[in-house]
Amino acid sequence: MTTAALIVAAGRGRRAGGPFPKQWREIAGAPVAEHTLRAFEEHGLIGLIAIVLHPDDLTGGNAFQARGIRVAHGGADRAESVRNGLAALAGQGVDKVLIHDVARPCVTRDVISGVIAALEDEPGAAPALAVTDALWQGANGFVTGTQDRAGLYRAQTPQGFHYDAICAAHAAHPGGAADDVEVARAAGMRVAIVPGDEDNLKITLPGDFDRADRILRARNGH
Ligand SMILES: Nc1ccn([C@@H]2O[C@H](COP(=O)(O)OP(=O)(O)OP(=O)(O)O)[C@@H](O)[C@H]2O)c(=O)n1
Ligand SMILES: C[C@](O)(CO)[C@H](O)COP(=O)(O)O
Repeated sequence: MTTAALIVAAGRGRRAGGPFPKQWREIAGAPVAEHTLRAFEEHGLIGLIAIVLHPDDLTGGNAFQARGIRVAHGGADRAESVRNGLAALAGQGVDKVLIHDVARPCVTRDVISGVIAALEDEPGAAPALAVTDALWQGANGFVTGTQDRAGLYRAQTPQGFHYDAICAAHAAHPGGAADDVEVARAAGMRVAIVPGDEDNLKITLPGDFDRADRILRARNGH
């Protein structure tokens, strides 16, 4: 049986700005998507990779296919892109799948390993970091209240699942989920929390490119 990685890369990166989507912008000597793919290609326990591309980006799909990566068409939202990617993995002997944002190029080997290890015992597992800062509510530039931080986590990807179970969960979900953990839980699946990493940021806003660039250059000794 095979553990697959499903990289969702069909977003437009509107919050990050720039002339083209954030996954194609270069940091630390390569496009964001390339760093993300390499993290999974170089992990010895990942047997198959699929990437989901926006229809405007599909011409770039041939180069991915040439290196053995399956290519799926992006959907109108993240969940639809995930469903298309899961379908592209059907019939390939996949029993576990790690669903990862292309916009998290600094994912570490340890985070990937932690998710895979937890899937030996649980149907779902995902990395997260406990919230350590105090939390406030605010309005119009002033603090209006405080929020208990106990038991709160910052979610990351890759979010890993037993393949058949997450396919069924996505097929049954009405839509609007923030991530695949929400979809899985709606279907009654248990999802274990495994250690995330501060470096596993999602490039979301313009300033995130520099931070990811610094992390990757430091890791590669530049
Ligand atoms: N229709 C969509 C929307 C998002 N994604 C992917 O889901 C992840 C979610 O991260 P996010 O920061 O929300 O990405 P974008 O949708 O690209 O960003 P924005 O919301 O700023 O436009 C990204 O890897 C993105 O490429 C996708 O595959 N298909
Ligand atoms: C899947 C995710 O990365 C978990 O942190 C996140 O939900 C992606 O989308 P968002 O729009 O930035 O919340």
